[in-house]
Amino acid sequence: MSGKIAVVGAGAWGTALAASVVRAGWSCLLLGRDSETAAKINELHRNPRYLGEIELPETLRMTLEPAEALAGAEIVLVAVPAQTVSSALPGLAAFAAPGSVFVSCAKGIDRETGRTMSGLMATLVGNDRAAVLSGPSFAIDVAAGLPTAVTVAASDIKTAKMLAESLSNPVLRCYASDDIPGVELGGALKNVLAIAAGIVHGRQLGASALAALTTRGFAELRRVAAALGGRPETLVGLSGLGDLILTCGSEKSRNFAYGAAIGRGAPLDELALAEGVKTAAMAARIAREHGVEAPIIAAVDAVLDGGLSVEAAIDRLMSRPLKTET
Ligand SMILES: NC(=O)C1=CN([C@@H]2O[C@H](COP(=O)(O)OP(=O)(O)OC[C@H]3O[C@@H](n4cnc5c(N)ncnc54)[C@H](OP(=O)(O)O)[C@@H]3O)[C@@H](O)[C@H]2O)C=CC1
Ligand SMILES: O=C(CO)COP(=O)(O)O
Repeated sequence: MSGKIAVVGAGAWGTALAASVVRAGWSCLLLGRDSETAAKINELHRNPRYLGEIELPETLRMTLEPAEALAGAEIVLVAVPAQTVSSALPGLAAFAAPGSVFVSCAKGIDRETGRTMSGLMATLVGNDRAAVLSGPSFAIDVAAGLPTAVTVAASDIKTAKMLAESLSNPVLRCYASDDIPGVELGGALKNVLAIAAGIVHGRQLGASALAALTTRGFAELRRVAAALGGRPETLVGLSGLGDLILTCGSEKSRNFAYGAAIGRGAPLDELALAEGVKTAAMAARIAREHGVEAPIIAAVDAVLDGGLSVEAAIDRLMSRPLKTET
């Protein structure tokens, strides 16, 4: 590949994606806001604040200047936390090259507006230039060049295929989809369920309980995403089931780790970004508004809100009326 890709957000995911697109042969400018991180990336080829000692490609550069990052970029990967996308984006759109595609790589639902990430992008650059990348992919794995597969969605399948071809490399396999809601809601909702799984793990409720929670959580993820237009076949793919399996089974997931800390009764203040904390209330509200049964999501929301203890949540989930499974 030749040409330029800009990556917005020099945290764990933005840096990993930038390293990945350089491996795919693109020139890449990473846009961040911290000069110390920029110096480490540009001079030492590392981002110790977010990715430890992982070595980054020497040609990867970071800048603090939006105009420099976005000038001439055909693709803009947006990898800042979901709740900051609405404030970060408007200042960038003006610098974007005409026809460039904005790809949300964040997993969440905007709390201010209730919009999805692609929805926020579409308001600025139009539907045909808004896309989503999501799937089971720990930044640390992608940065280290371990084999990974994700889904890239755009409303036009031709754009999705162009992105999948552009972003794939020998260690990152991108599948194309034209189901934007299915792909992005899978990524947003699994974070809420990863917190629930972490609580089960931290409270030492056992492997059987973890399997039950993950499976019944998946049923909720499918119902809530379907209510917003996500297709069932997408939700059993990488960005739905795939990411749920990854993050409901590993303390490498910050959402799982956050839940585990709640389960153990440990302090939460110092923990890294757990997007599901912000998504839980939105997901519970969407379920209520669409009349979708989502007891696990509602329980996570109530526990995070402080209105329900973990014990009471477990009792509530276990004493629900019996029903047929499907
Ligand atoms: N980490 C992962 O494994 C994966 C993460 N994601 C998703 O990617 C998104 C970003 O996560 P991740 O990179 O891990 O988060 P990190 O906490 O590692 O990094 C967040 C980055 O965003 C920057 N940032 C924060 N607020 C703003 C703002 N208002 N304007 C501009 N930049 C801002 C931070 O800047 P500063 O350093 O200056 O504070 C930092 O560089 C999330 O939605 C997450 O769900 C998706 C797949 C994998
Ligand atoms: O989304 C991720 C992997 O696909 C990262 O998960 P966490 O945000 O829970 O760390």
